[in-house]
Amino acid sequence: MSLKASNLSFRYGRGPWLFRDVNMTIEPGEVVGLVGPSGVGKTTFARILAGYEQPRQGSVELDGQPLPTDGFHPVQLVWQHPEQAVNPRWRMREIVSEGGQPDPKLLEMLGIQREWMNRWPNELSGGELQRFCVARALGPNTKFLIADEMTTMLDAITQAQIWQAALEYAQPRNIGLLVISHEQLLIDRLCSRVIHFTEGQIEQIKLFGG
Ligand SMILES: Nc1ncnc2c1ncn2[C@@H]1O[C@H](COP(=O)(O)OP(=O)(O)OP(=O)(O)O)[C@@H](O)[C@H]1O
Repeated sequence: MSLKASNLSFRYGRGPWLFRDVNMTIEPGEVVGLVGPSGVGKTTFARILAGYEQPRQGSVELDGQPLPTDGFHPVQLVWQHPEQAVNPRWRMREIVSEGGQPDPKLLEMLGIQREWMNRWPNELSGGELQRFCVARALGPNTKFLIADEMTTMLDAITQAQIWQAALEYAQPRNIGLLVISHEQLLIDRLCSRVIHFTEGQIEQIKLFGG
C-alpha cells in the first residue's frame, strides 16, 4: 500500500511553477522527512498528497490506485494551525470522530482527558487541540499521515509527547509518515530518509542507517 507521487507539477493560477515533475514514493510504515526553504512549496505538495489540491500535471496513487475523491481520505494531513482545522461549532467529541471512532488507547497515549470531549474548540489550548487533530488524523482507515510543522508551535514536552504517541501508534499499524519540518533535530531523530525540496524539484534523497 505505497503512496506514490508521479511527475507532479503545480503552480497557483498563472504564477510560476512551484515544482515540476516531482516523483516520490513512501512505503507503509516508513517515516520520511521533507525539508526545504520557506516558500518552496512543501505545504502545497502536502495538500496535493492529501487531496486538498489537484496537481496541474501528474498523479498521486495509493497502492497503484487513484486517491478517492469522496469519503474518508486515507492520506491525512495535520498542519500547524489546529484552530483552523476544526469546525468551531462542533464539540470535541464530534470533531475527533469525524473519520470514525478513535481508538481509546490512542486518546490516552495523546493525553486527551475525558472531560475535554464536551468542550468547544475555543475552550482548549493550542496543544490540547492539536492532540485532537492528531487523534482524528490517525483514524481507523488512515494509511499515511502527513505532519506539516505539526508540533512547531508547541513547547518541547508537548511536542515530545505528541510525537511519541503518533509514532507508537502508527508504526505497528504500518501507517507511513511524512514529516515536514524546519527543525533538523526532529527530522534526524524521527526519519529514516529525508527528501530535500529545493527550487522546483526534489533535489536529493539522503538515506540514514540503510
Ligand atoms: N492559495 C495560494 N495562492 C497563490 N499562491 C499561494 C497560495 N498558497 C501558497 N502560495 C504561494 O506558494 C508558495 C509556496 O507556499 P507553501 O506554503 O507551499 O511553501 P512551504 O515550502 O510550505 O513554505 P513554509 O516552509 O514557509 O511553510 C509561496 O510563495 C506562497 O506564497
